[in-house]
Amino acid sequence: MTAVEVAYTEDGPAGAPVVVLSNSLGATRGMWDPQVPALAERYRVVTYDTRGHGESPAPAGPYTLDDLVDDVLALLDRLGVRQAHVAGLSLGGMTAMRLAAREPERVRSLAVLCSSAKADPQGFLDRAAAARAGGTAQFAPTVVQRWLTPGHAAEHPDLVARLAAMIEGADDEGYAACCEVVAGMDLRADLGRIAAPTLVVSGADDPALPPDHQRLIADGIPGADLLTLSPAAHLANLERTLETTGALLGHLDAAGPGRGGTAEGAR
Ligand SMILES: O=C(O)CC1=CCC(=O)O1
Repeated sequence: MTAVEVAYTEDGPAGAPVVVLSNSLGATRGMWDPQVPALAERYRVVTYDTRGHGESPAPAGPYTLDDLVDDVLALLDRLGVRQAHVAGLSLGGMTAMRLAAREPERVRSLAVLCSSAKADPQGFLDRAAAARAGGTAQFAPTVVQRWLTPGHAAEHPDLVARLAAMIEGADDEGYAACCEVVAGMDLRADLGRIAAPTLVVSGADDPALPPDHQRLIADGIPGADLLTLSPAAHLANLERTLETTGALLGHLDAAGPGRGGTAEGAR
């Protein structure tokens, strides 16, 4: 499938090293709001909505994980960025891992949060069918229950409402097609090919993709570091905001600026 022009936001100094942040299934680029201001003090931060989500186009499915990777590469090309730090949570982490394995020259460093190299497909296939039959709004409250620990959700009803609205706002077909990407994805053979310095972040209380998924990723990527945040459910970056931001900044700074320049001829 042809790459789509995803919706994106840029923050930070124009000439700074680029960090691309990729959202989870059902969320939008707004999920990175707690991280963006601090990262943008010294990085050019690019957040974008995965196709089918937020303000991005939602072409008819099926999609493949490589389609989602092609969308990121097309965005980097549009921005004239040859090499970027890439971070993603859950589906965003799957996109980031596949990008790092497929196009190592384009990835200065990799951060994978609350993701998986191989997820149990049935729940995602069921959710895809439900999204097509009755829309995403019907299960938004259930999904958000997995994104935050009960205590954090009780203390932040405004955040719960905002996250549910993100899921409800996703395109039903686009969301379903992304569920099927997760169901069909198997990155286990890719992990050993990833050469970028990698940080893996786990939510200790993540009921969606528990810590054993993150351990498998960290064990498979040469030299990867693993950080477990607690208490934290699936959207650990929203619950442990400062720790996530600090860990990302430490990781990016340690990886160094990489190669800038234009994307011309990089692919
Ligand atoms: O939506 C969920 O339940 C958890 C999830 C799996 C892949 C993803 O991006 O989110």
